[in-house]
This record gives sequence, structure tokens and C-alpha cells, in this order.
Amino acid sequence: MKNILTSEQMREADRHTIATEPIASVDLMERAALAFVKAFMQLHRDKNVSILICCGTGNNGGDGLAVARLLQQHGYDNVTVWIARFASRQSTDFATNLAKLHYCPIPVSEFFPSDEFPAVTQSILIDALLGSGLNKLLDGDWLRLVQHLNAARIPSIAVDIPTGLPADGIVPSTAQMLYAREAITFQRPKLSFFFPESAKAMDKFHVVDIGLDEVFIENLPADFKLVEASDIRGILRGRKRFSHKGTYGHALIIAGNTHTMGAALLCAGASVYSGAGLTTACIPAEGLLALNARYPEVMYTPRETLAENWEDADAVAVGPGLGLTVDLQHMLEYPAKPLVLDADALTLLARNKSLMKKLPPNSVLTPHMKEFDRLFGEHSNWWDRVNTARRRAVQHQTVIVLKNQYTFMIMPDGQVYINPTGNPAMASGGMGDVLTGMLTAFLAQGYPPQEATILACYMHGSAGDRLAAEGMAVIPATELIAAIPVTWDAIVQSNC
Ligand SMILES: NC(=O)C1=CN([C@@H]2O[C@H](COP(=O)(O)OP(=O)(O)OC[C@H]3O[C@@H](n4cnc5c(N)ncnc54)[C@H](O)[C@@H]3O)[C@@H](O)[C@H]2O)[C@@H](O)CC1
Ligand SMILES: Nc1ncnc2c1ncn2[C@@H]1O[C@H](COP(=O)(O)OP(=O)(O)O)[C@@H](O)[C@H]1O
Ligand SMILES: [K+]
Repeated sequence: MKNILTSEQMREADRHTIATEPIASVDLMERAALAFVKAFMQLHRDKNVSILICCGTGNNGGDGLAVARLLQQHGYDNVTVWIARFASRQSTDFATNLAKLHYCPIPVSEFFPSDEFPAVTQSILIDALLGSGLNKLLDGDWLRLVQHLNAARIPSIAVDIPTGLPADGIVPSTAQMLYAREAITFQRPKLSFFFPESAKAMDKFHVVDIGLDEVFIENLPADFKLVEASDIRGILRGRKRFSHKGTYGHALIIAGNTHTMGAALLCAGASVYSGAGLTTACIPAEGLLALNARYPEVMYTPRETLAENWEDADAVAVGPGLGLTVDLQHMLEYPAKPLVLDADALTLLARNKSLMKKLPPNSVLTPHMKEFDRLFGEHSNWWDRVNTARRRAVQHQTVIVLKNQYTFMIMPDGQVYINPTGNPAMASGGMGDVLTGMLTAFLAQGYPPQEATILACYMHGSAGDRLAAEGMAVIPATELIAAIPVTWDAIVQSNC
């Protein structure tokens, strides 16, 4: 796991590194600029390309000036610098880097409030106007400049953060940003990069190490952590010699209805392919033929005999394609089992919120944004939504899997884990049913809810990434299911 820091914590990490390494802050800026330049050179190998570097007068602007000098030293000889002199203050390290730039053959233009901006004639923009110091939405001259630069429609590479995007906190829908094709960000991705609102600010981001004290960073109390492949290797167990189907638990999937039987099949299939020793689908009898044809490995039980099957199960999923006529309240009176509630079960819960109190501790809820808002109230931004999820997970002692491009996994202690895997090829119906089946299978295999959740979300996205890398522009959910075992094997093998 990697701690994701607030901008205040990032400043603390800067200060700590400066004081204890020790390193002068201007030398840390130089290191950051060099890390940026190295990453930039990987992205843009053509040294004849004309580059416009737009700088503010804070430390982000200081980075931009150092980048200009270093690019020129690395053979990029068509660099132009614009400085936005909209504030009366400039940072000390900005001033030092401006003085150094005077010895380089790089044209520098300065713009003051109300100045007209010339047409942008360069092919690439480097955005070093404002970084993590952003303290309000862009307006006035800043907004005018950003709109002028956006209108030029040339690829922009942001230094640390696209100008106008807050590093954390609410990203208002009215916020305007300097759109970046890529952001090269220092040491850690910023929290807001994981919110859908950041799609307005950039296409993608790269993280570069600028040598801040990692031990210090990892010891900071962080509410948000990013899951890494090494965490999954640490959690995921291989199959044991002399094991048998009883070793790997029994998953019970309560799902499906006349028009939504596919959801039940996808969920049950994902459970089989995610290693549950046994999987039973509790579906309407009319789905039996399809179930046997598609997944003969899965056992069937009618709704009438659910109580006995519940006894035998090691983990239970309720919801995919279930419809709204089942008696969820009655089910929650059965003995407590590791439980996953998804789709229609979440709608039933939203209709009768008092049932939240009946959920066994550590139950896992897997809402997408709309299901979440139905349960816990409308939200106009993701910062608020994730913070509500944290409060509710603590209040109800549940795990909340708030699904999206980056899925937020919120634990009963309020800690948030961010899943980095997955891609837009997975944006197709049934993907959530597959996730629920995977999660239930891992619970049935005895993984504690926190581990089962992290494992399922990571491997779900990782299977999607594997298929996308093989050339699948769109991934049907059934294909994702089939890719789970090879994804699993690749993770286990990468341990050796
Ligand atoms: N030692 C350090 O602190 C390091 C900082 N680094 C760079 O420093 C950046 C942060 O620098 P700063 O803290 O100087 O802040 P910025 O350079 O992001 O912003 C400068 C100043 O602009 C003003 N401002 C903010 N939002 C505004 C708005 N909407 N309209 C008008 N004025 C606004 C604020 O007074 C702010 O302090 C990072 O993003 C990173 O690029 C890197 O050089 C690494 C080391
Ligand atoms: N663009 C994307 N990037 C990463 N993951 C995605 C993307 N689109 C969808 N997914 C994943 O697919 C699943 C979709 O879940 P959900 O909306 O419940 O689907 P459904 O209701 O069709 O089963 C989630 O786990 C989500 O994280
Ligand atoms: K920037």
C-alpha cells in the first residue's frame, strides 16, 4: 500500500526532507525538475519540437523555470517561457531559478494583469502556472490565460498538477482547469486524480520519485491508501497440495429473475472461476436450463429451500438481477455469514434503511454511484460521497465498495483503499455481477472481508487490464470471468 497524502502532508514531507536529508529547498526543486524532464523525454523524444513553458511565480512556476533550463541543457533548443506576473509575490526558489535562466538562450516573456496574450505557435505546452498551492478556483487573469491556452488545443503536460485542479477536497463542477494530456506528478498521485471530476483536467498521470523521505511519508497518518501489486501477492494464496473442494469453501449466490437471469449466471460463474470449492445458485427454476448449459459446475437450489443452503454456505451474495420482490428482512434473520449485498439487494436496503442495523458486522456492500446515493443521499461531488461512505462504514461496521473507474474500498474503521486496476473497456453490463461473484468466492475461501474485498477489486480490474493489453477494446463480462484464473496465476508466478 502507498499512503496518499493531502497537500498539507505533502508540504510536511517536503519540509521534513529539506530539514533532515538535509537538502536546500532550491536543490529539491532542481531534483523535482530533473525527474520531470526525464519523464518528459520518454514521452517526447523529438528534441526539435517547439515547447512553451507557462510559469506562475510560486514554486510550481519555479519548477517550470528549472525545467526550461534542463530541457535546453538536454538538447531541446526550441523552448520559450511565459511568466504570469499576476501576483505581487514570488517564491524565493522561483527568483533563484529566474536568475539562472538569464544565462540560457531561452526567450522569456512576462505578462501582467490585463495584458493581451499572443497567439500560441508552439506544439507542446508545459503547464507550471499553479500546482498544489491552489487555494481558490481560477478567476480573473488566471482564468483568462488558462482559457487562452486551452483554446490553442496543443498537448499540455502539467507539472505536478494541472492548473486549477485542487489536489484534494471538493472539485466544484464549475472549476475550470488547464487541460493536460498528461500530468507528471511528484512522489505521489494526488487524491483528486482518483475522482471522476479530474477527467476534466487530464487524460492520465505519471508519478515520478523526487527523493522525499519515504519512511516519513509512510509513517504519516493517511486516510487513503493506494493498493499495489505487491499487496495482492502478499494476500493471495495458491492452491495447496492435498486440498479438495471442501478446502475452498461454499459460495451461495441468491440472484436472478425472469428478465435478469444473466446477472445470476455471471455472478455464479465468477465465483467458480475465482476458486470457490463449491458454488450454489439460488435462482428461479426457469433459469436452471441456462445455468446448466452455461456453468454445469454450479449447483442449483430453489428459493423454497434457501434456509438449508444458507446453513451450508461459507459466504453468501444477495442481489444481482434479483428483482425487488424477495424478502431481504427475512434473509437477514438467518445465521450471520460473510455477506455481499449488491444491485437489487441495495435497492431493497435503500427502501428500508432500518435493515442496515440487521447486517452482520463486516458485511460488504458494493454500490455504484447511483446505488450509493439512493442509500445514503444525493451527492454533487466525489469528495463528499467518499466522506459519507467513510462515516457510514464506521457507523454500520460494514465494508463499502464504491465502484467506479478507481474503486474506493472503505473499511469499517473508515480507512479507504483505492484500487488502481481496471480500464474503460470494462464499462459494460454485468461487470459488477462478476465482481460480486469474485468477492463471494474469496470470502468463501476464508479470506477476511478486508482482504477479500481488496483481492476481488484488484483482480477484477487486473483481468480487465490483461484482456485490454491483448487487444480487446470492449470486454464482455463472460470474457472477464474466463480471464480470472490466468490473472491469478500471473500474480502467483510473479512472486517466484
Ligand atoms: N519544496 C517544495 O515545496 C517543493 C515544491 N514543489 C512544487 O511547488 C508546488 C507548490 O508550490 P507553491 O506552494 O508555491 O504553490 P503554487 O506554485 O501552486 O501557487 C503559488 C501561489 O499562487 C497563489 N494561488 C493559488 N491559487 C490561486 C488562484 N486560484 N488564483 C490566484 N492565485 C492563486 C497562492 O498564493 C500560492 O501560494 C508543487 O505543486 C510543486 O510543483 C516542487 O518543486 C518540489 C519541492
Ligand atoms: N472505466 C472503467 N475503469 C475501471 N473499471 C470499470 C470501468 N467501468 C466499469 N468498471 C468496473 O466494472 C464494474 C461495474 O459495476 P456495475 O456498474 O455494478 O455493473 P453492472 O451493474 O452492469 O454489473 C465495477 O467494478 C467498476 O469498477
Ligand atoms: K501546474
